[in-house]
Amino acid sequence: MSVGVIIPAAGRGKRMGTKVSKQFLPLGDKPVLIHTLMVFETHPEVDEIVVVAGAGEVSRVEEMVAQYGLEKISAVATGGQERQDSVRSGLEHLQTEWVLVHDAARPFVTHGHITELLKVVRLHGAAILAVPVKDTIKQVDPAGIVERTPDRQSLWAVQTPQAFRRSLLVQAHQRALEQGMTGTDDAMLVEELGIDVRVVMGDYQNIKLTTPEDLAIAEAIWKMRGTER
Ligand SMILES: Nc1ccn([C@@H]2O[C@H](COP(=O)(O)OP(=O)(O)OP(=O)(O)O)[C@@H](O)[C@H]2O)c(=O)n1
Ligand SMILES: C[C@](O)(CO)[C@H](O)COP(=O)(O)O
Repeated sequence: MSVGVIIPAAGRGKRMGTKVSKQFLPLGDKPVLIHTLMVFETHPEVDEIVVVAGAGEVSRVEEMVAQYGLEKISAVATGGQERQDSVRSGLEHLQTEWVLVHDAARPFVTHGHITELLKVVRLHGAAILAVPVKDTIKQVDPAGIVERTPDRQSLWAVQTPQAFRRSLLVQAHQRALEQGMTGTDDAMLVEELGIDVRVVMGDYQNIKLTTPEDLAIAEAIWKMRGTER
């Protein structure tokens, strides 16, 4: 059954603080976005990819796709104000049975994790990559006072790809739109439907480039991986 991927790449990268949006910054020998796209382009189970670009950046992304010969990319859609809007826009361009949503700003996802996620989503309908948190996490009130310390054993740092049966993801986004609900990931919207979302062990290298120090970390990971990109 067909597998499609939505790559939200329409953010401004405000926390990165660079003039160039972070997905277009160079990482080793090519832009961050191309690293990310090539992982899915080369995965044998991925049939189709939709990239979601910022308004005014669609033709730039189309040119990059052509330059690197990325044949699985069926459309470059226009993103929206929030990440959720961009994912919804991408979803309108995909009719595959299964849909993976993966941040353009996460160039280090591996084929192995994508394969494992696909196995689990085919059994359960919704699955995400995540890793156990390493730090103690505290809930803090607006005055900066600790309210509670959740048990660290139950806390996971969520990553992407997040994988869903397409019909489920469409339903989740439609309901969120109707209810005016904005989630920071797609799984949140599916959880709101009362659907169990399975967690698949990810990789601490699958970082999201977000703030400036992440660029140095990304260069180190890129160098560490050597030829196995
Ligand atoms: N309106 C948006 C916002 C984000 N994204 C994408 O969603 C992914 C994760 O979002 P984030 O890391 O928050 O990216 P930005 O929104 O660009 O970062 P910032 O919040 O610092 O501006 C990124 O690949 C980003 O390009 C998107 O497609 N559309
Ligand atoms: C989807 C995500 O990458 C899971 O950790 C994260 O929620 C994206 O958050 P952002 O603020 O849009 O980067």
